[in-house]
Amino acid sequence: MSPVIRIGSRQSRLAVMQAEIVKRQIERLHPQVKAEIITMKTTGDKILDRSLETIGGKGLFVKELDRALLNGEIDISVHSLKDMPMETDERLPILAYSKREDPRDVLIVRPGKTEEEARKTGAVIGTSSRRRSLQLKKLYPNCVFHGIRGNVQTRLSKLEQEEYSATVLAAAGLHRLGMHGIIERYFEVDEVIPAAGQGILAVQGRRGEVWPYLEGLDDPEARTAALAERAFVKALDGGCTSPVAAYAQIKGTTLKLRGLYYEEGAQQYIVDTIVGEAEEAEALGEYLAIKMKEEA
Ligand SMILES: NCc1[nH]cc(CCC(=O)O)c1CC(=O)O
Repeated sequence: MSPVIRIGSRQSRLAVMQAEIVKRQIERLHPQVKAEIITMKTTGDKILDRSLETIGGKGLFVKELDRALLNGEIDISVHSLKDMPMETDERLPILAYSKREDPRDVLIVRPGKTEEEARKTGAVIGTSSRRRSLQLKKLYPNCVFHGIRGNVQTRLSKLEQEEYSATVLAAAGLHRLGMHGIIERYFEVDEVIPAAGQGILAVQGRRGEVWPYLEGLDDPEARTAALAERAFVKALDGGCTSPVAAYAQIKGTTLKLRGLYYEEGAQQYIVDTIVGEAEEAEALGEYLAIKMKEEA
């Protein structure tokens, strides 16, 4: 008898591609196992005319899948780690972190345009992420920033139909969709610090269940980076609407974490870096957050 693993995913093309990456890995590592993908629409996918902050934040992308896990309708769920709230349901731990895709943000310009045209005075860059717009203002001081929501496909069609000259997306998503070709520019990780977890997939499951088919799936380097970045964000605020960014690089046993913290009072952000033992990933994240709050 070959066990069938049910993988829950959001319905967007990117989400399904990501679930398929995990499905293929499981089937390659454990050839006796069959995996099937079950998709569902989440509240975050249904409401597109309001900003995420006003409708309840990142949790809206995981709530329905969490419920399906708890009900036993699915066995695991796959999420972009960057879309997962810092506080996850205690009964539903992250069991594995995928090897990290390119963590950088990228610029996509209106078809037929160049970066030069897209950055002209008054040009509109579409992004709903304050993490992105705050950092991009330094690179494109003459542009204005307007919100744009929806999945990757929706945003790209808005770019063609509406008055945006460019938009900014995660390289990881575009790479997974095979859309390298539309990328106009990659921002280095210190030009635009990525969101915590960007480029990493999280495999979530029920606490206490042992899943032999998940063996070999976890990437220790991605896990370590994820722990440092998410500990930083968690220690910075409970509020979750302030812009934050965190990116950890691991070399051997050393971890370097760069964090961005926005001071609501001063209306500006600060960036700082910490270097330490990779084994201490979470403590380093917390320490950097405390240090930056004191500096602010
Ligand atoms: N918020 C949507 C989202 N969540 C994860 C990714 C990209 C994939 C990843 O970061 O792993 C994207 C699209 C984007 O920001 O361009």
